[in-house]
Amino acid sequence: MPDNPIIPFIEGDGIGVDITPVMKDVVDAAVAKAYGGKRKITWMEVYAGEKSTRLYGPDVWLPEDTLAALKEYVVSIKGPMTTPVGGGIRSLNVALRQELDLYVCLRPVRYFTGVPSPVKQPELIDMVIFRENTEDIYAGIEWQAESDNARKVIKFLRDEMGVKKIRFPETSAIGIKPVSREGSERLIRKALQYAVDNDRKSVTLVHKGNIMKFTEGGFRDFGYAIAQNEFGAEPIDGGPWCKFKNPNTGRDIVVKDAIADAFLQQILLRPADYDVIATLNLNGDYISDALAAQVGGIGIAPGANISDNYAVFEATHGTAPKYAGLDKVNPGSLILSAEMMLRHMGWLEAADLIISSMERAIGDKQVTYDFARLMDGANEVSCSEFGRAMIARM
Ligand SMILES: NC(=O)C1=CN([C@@H]2O[C@H](COP(=O)(O)OP(=O)(O)OC[C@H]3O[C@@H](n4cnc5c(N)ncnc54)[C@H](OP(=O)(O)O)[C@@H]3O)[C@@H](O)[C@H]2O)C=CC1
Ligand SMILES: O=C(O)CCC(=O)C(=O)O
Ligand SMILES: [Mg+2]
Repeated sequence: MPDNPIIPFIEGDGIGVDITPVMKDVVDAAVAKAYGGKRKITWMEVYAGEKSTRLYGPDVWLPEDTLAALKEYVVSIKGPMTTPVGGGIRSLNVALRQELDLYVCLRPVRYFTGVPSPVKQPELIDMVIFRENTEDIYAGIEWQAESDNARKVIKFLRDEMGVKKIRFPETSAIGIKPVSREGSERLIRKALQYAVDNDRKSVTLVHKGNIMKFTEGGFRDFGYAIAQNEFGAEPIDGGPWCKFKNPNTGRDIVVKDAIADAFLQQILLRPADYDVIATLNLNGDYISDALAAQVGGIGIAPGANISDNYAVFEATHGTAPKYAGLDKVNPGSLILSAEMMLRHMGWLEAADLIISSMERAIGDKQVTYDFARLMDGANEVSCSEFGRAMIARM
């Protein structure tokens, strides 16, 4: 990583216009404070989503220029982008992950002292979600109800595959859920390696494999196999749970699994039992917002999309359209995504400054509306004021 990298950013739709400039200011301040001018980021705006259609033309949502820049500069950051429900364009966020093969969606969930939480002991929550980011029902292979294509697929399923269980064949939409061994293994391998590198206690494979036996159940089985074949895990009490010694620390890492519905209640009732999580795309989407709520909401939940070559950092939340342009929302999620980016770049001092200044701003109760409405004695500040409150505390 050079001392003066060029980092492409996508501003994002909706509240992107509010949070992205604040994120850049906070990062610039942290880098300046940490390195006294020796290191500096040059930000390069690239376009996707609604802003791209204004610049490149009405149908150009994800220009080739943008994909080329994200590849050329390797590390980048993005704001949220809108996806219409029902019809219209398919998710640009998902398209970006597929185009760059960003197969790990990494979403750490930890508690910051002072953040209002709906649970009694939010400090027990310290989980790192590895969400498979390129396949599953998110692959976007589906056909609208009553369309010729849906009818064709249903006919094929009934006539050639012996499928008798489509309850309403005349009016069913059809979606396909591809889950591969390669896709599952590469994601679970990263989760296991993360547990080794970061001295974590366990990796839980979260799935709905009792119902979707070959897709979600397959994910679980691929996970246990890779733990045993590549990390030397041995079954505990006959399996399927297993464990292996962390070669760096000598401590045990337990590999276990949980069925997704039960898992969603366990994370509320017994969060300390869970550590690193490896899961499929849709489960990971649900789990990351549910867990974020337990530590203060998606306004403060960061994330990264990572491949073997590239990394695109992004907030967990969406475009929150009702708040767009109001300078109101919490920029914390994108700022903490940038903190992950700095850590990924090895700029640890600047990353540490972001964490400490956010802790101080929250500790001083200088918080945006989402925290203020749940916090006694809070001073509600705007999105940009929160950024300034952080910078003043670096
Ligand atoms: N990666 C991405 O780019 C993502 C894009 N999206 C897209 O975003 C659009 C809107 O989705 P929607 O389901 O409304 O979800 P959003 O995440 O945009 O917003 C849901 C609610 O979460 C809260 N929230 C979100 N962001 C913040 C923030 N920064 N600070 C404080 N509170 C926040 C608000 O709660 P409250 O109302 O209680 O204040 C908001 O109404 C959709 O088109 C969706 O597809 C969604 C998720 C990820
Ligand atoms: O792409 C979208 O619009 C939604 C994506 C999403 O919810 C997520 O990445 O968590
Ligand atoms: Mg989501």
